[in-house]
Amino acid sequence: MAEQQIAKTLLSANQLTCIREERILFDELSFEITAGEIVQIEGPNGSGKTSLLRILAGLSRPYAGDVYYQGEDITRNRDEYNDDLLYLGHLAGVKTELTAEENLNFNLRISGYDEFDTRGILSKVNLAGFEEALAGHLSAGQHRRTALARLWHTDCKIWLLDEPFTAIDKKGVEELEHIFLAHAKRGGCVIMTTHQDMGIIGDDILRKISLEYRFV
Ligand SMILES: Nc1ncnc2c1ncn2[C@@H]1O[C@H](COP(=O)(O)OP(=O)(O)OP(=O)(O)O)[C@@H](O)[C@H]1O
Repeated sequence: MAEQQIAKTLLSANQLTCIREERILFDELSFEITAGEIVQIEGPNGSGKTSLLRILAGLSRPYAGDVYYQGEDITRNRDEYNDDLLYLGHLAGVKTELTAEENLNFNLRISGYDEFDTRGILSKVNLAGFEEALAGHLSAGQHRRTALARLWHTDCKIWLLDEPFTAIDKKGVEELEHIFLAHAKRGGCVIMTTHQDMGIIGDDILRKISLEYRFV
């Protein structure tokens, strides 16, 4: 039983403390995330949600504490962790001077994939007809969809998503919720920040990690 529990844990945060500009955002924060979970990091503006997500992704170091992926410190198994990690920041890494299609091709190739149906994926995120449009000329929601398209072609188990619903319309939010559920069902996990309520992923499914705004 104990072994089963350990095997299912994907990500562990151990006593994380984060300090920015002499303000403690959170301290000694610990939690475990298991395969199949969809987790929302919630809290007011400036409470440290993005900072926590970046620490979980290994993009910044905590003041104290560690992050473990499948029981190993992510600073020691960096390559294995990166292979299993899909991080989408709120700027989302879309290059404005490339087309939607070129952006997706580029992002999938640097993630190590060489066979994929770019146009098919773009049509799933409602960008059919916009494949050759420069990302800089797309609407805010279409720009965001260009970044999110990667979720439709990935083997990564850990999805860390900063405000994935920003600028996305109601139907698009529902489509994203479905893909999150499918990913969780396959044994992955989704950890996201969002201020938006979801319609399909209800409180019975969603796990919340709450941060509070702390004064100095
Ligand atoms: N690299 C940094 N250097 C200095 N201060 C930072 C840095 N990153 C974040 N901060 C500060 O830490 C605080 C928390 O920022 P963070 O982006 O994590 O909050 P958030 O909860 O994601 O906010 P929001 O809901 O507005 O996106 C802010 O006051 C921010 O100015």
